[in-house]
Formats: sequence, C-alpha cells, structure tokens
Amino acid sequence: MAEPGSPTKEDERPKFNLVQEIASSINDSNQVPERYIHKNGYQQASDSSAPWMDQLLIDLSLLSSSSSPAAAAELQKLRSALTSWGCFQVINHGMTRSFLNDVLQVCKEFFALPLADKQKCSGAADLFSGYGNDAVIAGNQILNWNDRLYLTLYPEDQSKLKYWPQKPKKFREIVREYGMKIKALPELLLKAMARSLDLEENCFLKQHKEQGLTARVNLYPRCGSPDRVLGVKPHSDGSTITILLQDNQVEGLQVLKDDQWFKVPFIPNALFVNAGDLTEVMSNGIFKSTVHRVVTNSSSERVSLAVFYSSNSDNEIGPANELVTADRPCSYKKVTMKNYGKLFIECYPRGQRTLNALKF
Ligand SMILES: O=C(O)CCC(=O)C(=O)O
Ligand SMILES: [Fe+2]
Repeated sequence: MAEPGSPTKEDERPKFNLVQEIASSINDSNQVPERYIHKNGYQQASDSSAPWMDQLLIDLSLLSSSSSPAAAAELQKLRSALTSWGCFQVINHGMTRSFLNDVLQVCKEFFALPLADKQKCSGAADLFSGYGNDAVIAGNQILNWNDRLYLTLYPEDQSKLKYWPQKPKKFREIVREYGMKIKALPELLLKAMARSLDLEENCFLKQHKEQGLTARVNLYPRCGSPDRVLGVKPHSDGSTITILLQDNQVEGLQVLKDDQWFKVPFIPNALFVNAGDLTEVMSNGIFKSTVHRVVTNSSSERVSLAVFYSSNSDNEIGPANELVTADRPCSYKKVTMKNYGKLFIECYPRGQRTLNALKF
C-alpha cells in the first residue's frame, strides 16, 4: 500500500478494533464482524506455480553482471516479467536464509507482544506511521483482516523512532540491518529496468531526487471465514518498487493477470518484487503495476514485511520523455508523492485504482 498521504487528525477518523484483538475474542466464524465480509466471496486463484519457477524467477547476480549472454537473457526476462505480470521473485540478492528468518522472527515476536506493548508504537495520529490497521482510511469500505506496523527506513532523519518497537529487544537492530541490506536493491533494479528498455540506466532513478524507503510489517490473524474475508483487498502499490519478504510457513499473496488470480508461492531465499504505480507512470504504461491481494486462512496467522521504494513527497514523477512517442502518446499525468497520497485516500476506500486518476 505505502502511500505517504497527508496525515489525518486522530479524532477525525472512525475508530475500529485491531484485527488481532477481534480474532482472539471470537471462536466461531459467524462472529466475524460484517464489515470484514465480502458477501459474495471472491474469485478463486489458479494453483499453477509454473511461471514462478521459470519466467518469473530473476537471478540478481546476473542482472548486475556486465554484458554476457546470460546477463542479456536475464535482462530480457526482467523486461518480459514486468511487461506481462509487473512482478517476479528475485534470488541471489546477497542475504542469507537465516538472516531473512531472523527478520521474520522479530516481526512475529512483535505482534505476539501484549497489546499495551504494541500500542506504545501506535500510529494513531498518522495514517502511514506506526502500529495500527487500515480501517482508519474511512468510507464504507469492506475492511482488511490485517494489522500493521509502518516504519520509515530512509531518509533516516525521518524515521521517527517513537514508532520503532523497543521490544522484542533485537527488533530495531535487525530491521535496520534489513533496511541497510535492501537499500541497494531497488536502485539496482531500476537501472536494470531502464537498460532492459534500451534506455540510459539512470533514466528512472534520476526522477527520485531523494529516495524514500518505508517498511510495512503485516500481520494476518487466523480467520474463521477465509472464503469471505481478505487480508488485504485488491490494490496496487503507491510505490515505484515494492520488495516483499513473505512468511516462510504460510502463503497468502496472489497477483492478478488477465483477470485471473495466481497464488505466489513461497520460494526459500527469494524476495517477491512488484512494480508499483510510479513505475507504470514512468514507463508510460510499458511496465505494469501489479494488482495483488492477500487471502486469509483459518489455521495459521501470517506475517510479511513489505518495503516500499519511492521518492520524497514534493518530487514530481512522470513518464520518461524517451518513452513518449507518436506511437505511444503520454498516457499519465505527472504526480508528486504528496498528491498521489491524497488521491489514494480518495480512491482506495471506494475500491478504485489511484492509477486511473492519473491517466489521460
Ligand atoms: O502480505 C503480503 O503478502 C502483501 C502485502 C501488501 O500487498 C502490502 O503491504 O502492500
Ligand atoms: Fe501491496
């Protein structure tokens, strides 16, 4: 989601319970509150994991290597993944499996703390900071079965330490380290994405004057009515690139392609990457911003850590000049992150895509 919108005052927003609290207080599926129920259920996903093992599995070490036939083939694979799916999984990113497991572990431990401890990081006065849930975006929307913790990783001087948990003890250290390690990845990918379109490699990167990295730690509690409740409703991200560390036990993420939903399998040591709305804008529609959702399940809770890469809030992002041609006229308006955030707050509760508001 990752939309740095204008903060809303706490008392102007409706109050809802945290999903984790609701989940632990009910033991019967009939008790799931109506505001979380999609009355007609939702379209089931295909089980096929074939594309993830081949066309959507990108080897980062090849992308960053210089011109060899294997590197050229990987670049072509990246282009094809982003034009047809808008997402892929990346391997050989330099982080060990045990480190990634440590990151997931501190995230799980945070959500397992007593409510009072978690509430010390409450982001009540700020829509995109701290502990809370998405129920506060207002409107008559069906709500997400999810609680989250938003943290700013970069720029560091905006990281607002009050939202960073002091428990579990290792949380800050490990999540910071993850931020430091992940920082180079979106830049590397943006360069490769430009090269894959035969553009100068800084073409996309240079639009991000001051880069921002925001983390969203997601918790999806067990849900007694998984066929009618979504962890996160279909959306595309308000980022340039999102990098997702998925739960290593429980799947739930699904992506939409050609009106069909596909499950995203957990691949050990891989990170899921999706293009966000700003990549679709910058590439003038060549790369797709993936629509995705998270389903719930009745047996296990699930944790994920999404890191959103975007620009600072006053900087304008627009279609790259090189990609606006007579055959491909400019299809998107330029937008600042600040204005994108405002549009998101209007569109998301109505089930509309923010990206459509940017189309000519
Ligand atoms: O939990 C996931 O797998 C995806 C979360 C997501 O889409 C988001 O935080 O924007
Ligand atoms: Fe998302």
